[in-house]
Amino acid sequence: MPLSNSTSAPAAEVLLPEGLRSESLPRHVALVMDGNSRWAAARGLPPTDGHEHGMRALMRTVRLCRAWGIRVVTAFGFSLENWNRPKARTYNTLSFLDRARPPCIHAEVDFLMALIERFINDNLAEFMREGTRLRIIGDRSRLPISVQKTARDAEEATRNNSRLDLVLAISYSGRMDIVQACRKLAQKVDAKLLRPEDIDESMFADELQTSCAADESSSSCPDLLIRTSGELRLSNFLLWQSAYSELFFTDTLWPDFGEAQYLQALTAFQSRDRRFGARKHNAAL
Ligand SMILES: CC(C)=CCC/C(C)=C/CC/C(C)=C/COP(=O)(O)OP(=O)(O)O
Repeated sequence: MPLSNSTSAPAAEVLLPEGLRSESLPRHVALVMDGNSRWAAARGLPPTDGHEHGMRALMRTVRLCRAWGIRVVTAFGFSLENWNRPKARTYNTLSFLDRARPPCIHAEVDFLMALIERFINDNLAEFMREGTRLRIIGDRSRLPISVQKTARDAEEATRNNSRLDLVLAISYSGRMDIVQACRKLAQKVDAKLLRPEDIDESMFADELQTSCAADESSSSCPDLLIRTSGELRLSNFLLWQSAYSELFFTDTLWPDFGEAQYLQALTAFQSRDRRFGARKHNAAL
């Protein structure tokens, strides 16, 4: 079975759109893919259709990351809080009858779980061919068993791929990630493997789930965090990791996010002056 022999894709030529400078591109981009339901509602469709189109937008963005030489993309696919969405939502099916759709009851959470599984299965061959390593972060114990297995198998199959790290945050909460990192360090202290005074930021970051995407050439901290749909908040995504991320908010709803919007975000990023709290040497006081 060819998928099990994971190989890294040969270095691909990076063709950047005019105006982007390769030396100051973000290495790690984080995505809050918001606005799927509003996109669907504006078209008289159920939220599930918005998520379906959102999945296509995610794959478009993954391909652009590879084409432009971005090393890591972390996408918020399902938050821990999203479990509180109604498991089954009933929609007025009458509006669908004229479009020859069968009346149905959509279970949004179940649909999203199935969509995540389909996303992985449908794109695994491309991940292998194009050197994409898949990682899942979040509380995977709450995922349906079949999603857990699909995710685990895909992580295993793609683990040696090295062109792009695609990190899907599923059943993820930034606060929970911090809490679980604290627990791990506390256990080490309890077992006398560590003294509290030895704990520093780097040790802490190593215990966060995002450390899976960090290596010598890329950081688990996104350089650029993009949120679509006009909402101006982090919504419990990458709280520790976004301390010095450049934030880019756009009114575009996620399913409409494409090359033009990504280019806009990257151009804005390249115009930012990243100081990380320090003052530039010769900056005027
Ligand atoms: C990982 C993966 C395969 C994802 C593909 C589908 C996708 C983009 C899912 C994001 C899920 C989500 C809750 C989005 C927010 O839209 P919303 O329903 O909150 O929209 P609203 O803000 O308009 O209500």
